[in-house]
Amino acid sequence: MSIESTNPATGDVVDSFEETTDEEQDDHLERATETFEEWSDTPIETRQRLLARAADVLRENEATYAELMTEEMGKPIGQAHDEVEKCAWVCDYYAETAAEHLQDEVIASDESARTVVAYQPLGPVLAIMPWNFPFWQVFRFAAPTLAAGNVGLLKHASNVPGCARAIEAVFERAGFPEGAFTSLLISSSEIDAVIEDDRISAVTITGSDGAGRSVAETAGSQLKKNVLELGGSDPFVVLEDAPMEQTVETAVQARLINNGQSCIAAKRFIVVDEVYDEFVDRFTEAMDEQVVGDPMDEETDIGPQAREDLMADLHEQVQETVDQGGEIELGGEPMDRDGAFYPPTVITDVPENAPADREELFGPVATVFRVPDEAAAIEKANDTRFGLGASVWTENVERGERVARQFESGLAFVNELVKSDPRLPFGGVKDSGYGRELSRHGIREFVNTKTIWVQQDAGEETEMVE
Ligand SMILES: O=CCCC(=O)O
Repeated sequence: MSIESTNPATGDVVDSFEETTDEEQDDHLERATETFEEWSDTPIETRQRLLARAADVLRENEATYAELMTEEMGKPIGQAHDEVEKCAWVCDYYAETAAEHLQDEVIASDESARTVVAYQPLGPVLAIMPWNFPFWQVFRFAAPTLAAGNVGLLKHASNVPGCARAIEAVFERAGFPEGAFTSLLISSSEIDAVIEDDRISAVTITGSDGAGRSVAETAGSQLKKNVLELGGSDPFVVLEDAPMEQTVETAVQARLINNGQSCIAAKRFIVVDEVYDEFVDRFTEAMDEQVVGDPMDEETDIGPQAREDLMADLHEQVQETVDQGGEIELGGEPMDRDGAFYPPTVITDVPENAPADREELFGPVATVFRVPDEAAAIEKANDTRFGLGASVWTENVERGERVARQFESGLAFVNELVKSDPRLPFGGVKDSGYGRELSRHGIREFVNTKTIWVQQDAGEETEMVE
């Protein structure tokens, strides 16, 4: 069987790859287990050095990797370049900090006993990754996981097989041992069997909450550690004292980044009554100014949706919302051209429980809600089953921080775009999942946090303490 990748801007086949056979999969799992024995014993400084080398390989081949991403899933080329650079950054970050994050913690040390917490790798970790940031999501997992002494296996989204292979090659070229990072070109129906395999120690998924539930169920039945990085319906709260020009500019960017296909894109714009009309007018105008077109063109702001079927799902959510009373201010229909192009869309008057209120809209569609005041804005922001990111816009930073602390989310930003950063923990609450990626929190997800107690005075007579 072969897997084809298709350019969503043109419908042309980009490339075709042979699926991993059962026999090859078994060999990869065996090799991963063997490599783990050697890799986990390799000094962390060596592992860090190879990660720094992976950053070099990424930078040396930035244009090739960026073009591959854009061809396979339609990301604007400028953003694809930024993504490669961000992958190099996360490799550099752990190349510099892994040892510090994982160094033993001495809890007590005296004549009678020494107690230490040590962080030891778990084994082969399976990563199930999505197509939206086809390099970044993988490196965000791989850099800390490999630095900690684990080995990684990747089941990437089926529309980005070229990216999956290219990432595997980055680690090979950087000098990682064979089996340290392997890409399995398998279908989703085979994931459960891999998670259940005794040679897999843990699993992480970035994807929809439905996929997360299924992975967690299988991993849970095997008592395997899992990290779930799932969807979001991030609120973007605009208070009456928001700096309007900067707020509108960032609102557009926050909604449209990656053609609107980001888990931390702002999806629900919640605006207090006093500035609602001004915000809707300025935001709609700015959304309308965005250039939709060929993602390979540097001038393009928004390329195609990653697949035709995903665009059809998005449009169904929009139509259902309109049928229930939502008002289209801009866009709202697939574009009349070849490729999976959906225009920037703004919907107001969204009724409670309409798809655009309750579900994640993974595309360039913004919903704007009118609320009377700050308290109602916070209530609306939290009135969702998701809890990934959130932001608030106000001239008063103390007020902003007070509001940010009340968001039910894993990430809360004041007067700034919600974004991931290697130095900061990334993850959600509620249906957005659990566990954290990045920073020292991320590198400690796939380790055995081991208590070591060394009794120093063994053999000496000790007084019993009740
Ligand atoms: O899709 C979610 C991840 C986006 C990011 O890390 O910037």
